[in-house]
Amino acid sequence: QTGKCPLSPSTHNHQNDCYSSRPASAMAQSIKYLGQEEAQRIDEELFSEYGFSVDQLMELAGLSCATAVTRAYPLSCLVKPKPTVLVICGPGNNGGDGLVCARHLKLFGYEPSILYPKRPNKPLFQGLTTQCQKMEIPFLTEMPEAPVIDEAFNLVIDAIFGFSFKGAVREPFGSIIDVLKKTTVPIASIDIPSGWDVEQGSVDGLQPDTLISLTAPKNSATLFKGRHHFLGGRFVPPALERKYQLNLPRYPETDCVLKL
Ligand SMILES: NC(=O)C1=CN([C@@H]2O[C@H](COP(=O)(O)OP(=O)(O)OC[C@H]3O[C@@H](n4cnc5c(N)ncnc54)[C@H](O)[C@@H]3O)[C@@H](O)[C@H]2O)[C@@H](O)CC1
Ligand SMILES: [K+]
Repeated sequence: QTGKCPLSPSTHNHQNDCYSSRPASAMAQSIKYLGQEEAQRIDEELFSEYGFSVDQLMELAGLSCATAVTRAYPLSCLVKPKPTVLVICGPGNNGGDGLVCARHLKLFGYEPSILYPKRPNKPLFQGLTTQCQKMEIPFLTEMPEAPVIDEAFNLVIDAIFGFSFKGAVREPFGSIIDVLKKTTVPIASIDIPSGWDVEQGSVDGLQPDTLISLTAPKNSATLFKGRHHFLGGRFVPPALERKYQLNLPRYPETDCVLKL
């Protein structure tokens, strides 16, 4: 790693002084952490009351995630000869965020590969899949073993489950998460580390290096022990923020992501 990489505690990965001079702890203290039902209610309201469509918010969420990856793992700091990233997408909207994230990562100069084992039969996800294929992003046909991932990829994006996850993990995702627990490359989880209870977390679950909370962090994010916690999804209308007392920190300038 070079001194310019975010691994170094003495450096920050953003050039703007306004951004870096605001104490992260002050911002993180006031922000609200959401329970599962509250997160789902906010999601529902964004569509029903505020007129958003799923694909709109998914695009902004996925762009936030790709941008967060560029901050935590800049191209110049990757350790493998090629800027490879494995993006694992689950069966719901969290998986959709992963597809959008992969597409933006490709545009940003990374080399993503996607594992997408359970594909919903809906135009939204079919479109996102086609877009990735047309972007020449390879889709893997099976989950590689942990040593293969460690050898081939700089990091893994976990877009398996988000705030609607409940109960014990069903296959094929149980085996996939077990492999991820054995890998040593950093994992960046979108919204929630997959397999974690949305509110209680998981004692022996994934331990991602990066968490990108969307809209607002969920309760389990208080248990996140990794190095980078970002907030993304800069689309919350002020009335919705007031209603749920989200106390969101101000995003700097035009940024779509913010380090908590
Ligand atoms: N309002 C927001 O903040 C937004 C949320 N978005 C994303 O949407 C996510 C929520 O999406 P969804 O509500 O579709 O749900 P998820 O993507 O969290 O997961 C739902 C899917 O997982 C399956 N599943 C649930 N529990 C399981 C288990 N124990 N084992 C195996 N499969 C299981 C369900 O059958 C369903 O197919 C958020 O976490 C976020 O990533 C963004 O796309 C857009 C904006
Ligand atoms: K996830």
